[in-house]
Amino acid sequence: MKLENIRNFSIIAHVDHGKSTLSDRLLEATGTIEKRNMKAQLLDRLDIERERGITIKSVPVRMKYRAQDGGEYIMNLIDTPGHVDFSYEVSRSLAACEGAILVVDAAQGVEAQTVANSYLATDLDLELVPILNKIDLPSAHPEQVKRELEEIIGINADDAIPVSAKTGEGIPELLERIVRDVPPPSGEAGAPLQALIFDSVYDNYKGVICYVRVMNGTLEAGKNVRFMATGRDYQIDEVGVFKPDMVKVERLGPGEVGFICASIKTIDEAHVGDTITDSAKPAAAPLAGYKKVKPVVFCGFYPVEREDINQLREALEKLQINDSAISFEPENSAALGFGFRCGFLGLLHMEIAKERLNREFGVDLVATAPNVVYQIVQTDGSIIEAHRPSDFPDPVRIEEIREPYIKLSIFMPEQFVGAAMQLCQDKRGTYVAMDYITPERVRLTYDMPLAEFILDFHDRLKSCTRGYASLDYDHTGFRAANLVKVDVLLQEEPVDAFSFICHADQAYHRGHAVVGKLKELIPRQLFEVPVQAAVGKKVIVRMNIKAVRKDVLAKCYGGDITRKRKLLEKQKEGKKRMKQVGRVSIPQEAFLAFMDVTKAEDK
Ligand SMILES: Nc1nc2c(ncn2[C@@H]2O[C@H](COP(=O)(O)OP(=O)(O)OP(=O)(O)O)[C@@H](O)[C@H]2O)c(=O)[nH]1
Repeated sequence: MKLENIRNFSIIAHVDHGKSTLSDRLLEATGTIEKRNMKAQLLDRLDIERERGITIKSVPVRMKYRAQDGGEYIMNLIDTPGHVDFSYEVSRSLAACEGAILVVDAAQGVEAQTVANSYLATDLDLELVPILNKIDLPSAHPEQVKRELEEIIGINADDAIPVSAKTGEGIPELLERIVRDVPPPSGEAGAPLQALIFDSVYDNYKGVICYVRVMNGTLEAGKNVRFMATGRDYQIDEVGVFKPDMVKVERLGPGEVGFICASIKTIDEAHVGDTITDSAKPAAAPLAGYKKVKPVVFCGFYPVEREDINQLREALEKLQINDSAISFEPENSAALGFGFRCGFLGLLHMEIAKERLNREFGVDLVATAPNVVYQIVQTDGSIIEAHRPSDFPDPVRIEEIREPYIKLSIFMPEQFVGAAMQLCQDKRGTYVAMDYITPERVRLTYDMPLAEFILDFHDRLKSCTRGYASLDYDHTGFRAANLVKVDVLLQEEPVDAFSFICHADQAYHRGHAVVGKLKELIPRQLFEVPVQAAVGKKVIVRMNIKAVRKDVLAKCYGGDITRKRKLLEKQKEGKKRMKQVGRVSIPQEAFLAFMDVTKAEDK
């Protein structure tokens, strides 16, 4: 296939603006999928994607299109996710393309991810083809949305195509526009091989399957290739393309998108972003890879049944192959047994991983409350990273604690600005700016600690703006803050799973909530159990779980007072002894409820 007849593009949009529906229409219009085999959102492969109506993994697909100029074109479409947690998937897919269709819902207008994703695309020098979707809706106001595109994103939206991904209106124009506006790839078949790995999945039979975009040279079965990051060589078993099912082809030339299998066993051998080259004639340098994503939210995953720990490990290993942004390492909790500390890109990412582990791998698990990574400067000048409260050193050795910050942009109708500002203040946010996108819509910018954001910011924003706000954020590094570790003690013994980190001003409030909840949930014992919250050695909250008292006087009919007193004294002695040896058993619900308490603070 000649390079002039190839178009590689992606579709970018804010969540729910209609990317997946638009991809379905393109597949239909190009005859890639026959109408009778079509099911909605064909490219959303995972069950969770269909149910939640969101795209998580990018799926590439190859289409054939005969244009009005008579030429036959190969179009490689790479669908991308819209949620902010998955923006790393977006930039990977974009690196394999020359153009991007920017979908904007003509009824809703430009939203936070419309802006963020357009910037990702323009940073990579992609040609943007703007379209106004959902023009079948009576509430669509395409002219105003065009103005928003011009003012906020700064692109010329005069010829933005009005489309309805639902009815198919405007799809023929869009296909022609892709041929006209998206530049064909460049590259040379004779040059040393350079192919970019933009994604990978694990298959039980074939091992790791790498999704690739060939920049120069050709890939074919039997060829010996080198993965430049690891320096390891493999022989290619199979090359193919996505139609959207995987179909074997003889070779992939420059500009083409497809997959290769080479009996690769683990994901560590095939980094996403790595360059594949010819072992015999290697390229001088690898292609620019992606920026490595770093997990920012951590939580513990523990199997509900302790003996399922190996099953959980295997499931995590497989999931990581499919989603390399997840990290995990073993950890041990006195309360929950053996488990794993896992790192994610955000809360949605964490929830999805938990659900996939359960559905795809059948693992039942308990997740501990999520927390962010803290940087701790110790008195000796050294800096450590704490991924969990138990990584915190003794307070006397701490010079300074730094927490991660984000810059948050919120798009919303003007009437909700007051409520949103109040929420940002409550969440320790610092006001940065407010600008009007249109006379009715506003963009609000705040700096905010990530820890506050991950708790429940999104839910609360949704409820205080009745679902009309959209948001996006960028990590802006670490800042020192007056943070403390709050320990929870049962019978004067700290229980690791209950420790948490918070701002010093909130320590009493949150400590009180947790201790109160535990007091309710832990069943009474034969002896009195103090429940305390402490910062370092200082106890800030104390409540007692009263003992169940056996009525030792029940059998004592009559008798004088000294006899009764003696019995009571004896009981007291017994309890004292019991208190030293007795252990408080903590019911599982207490752990789960604890997570809710740390979430539902300050309401
Ligand atoms: N009326 C109308 N509804 C549409 C149109 N395009 C998409 N929708 C609906 O809008 C909703 C969201 O569409 P999706 O295609 O799932 O959106 P998406 O952008 O892929 O969403 P994510 O995968 O979560 O990023 C669905 O309920 C679609 O049926 C359109 O042209 N007209």
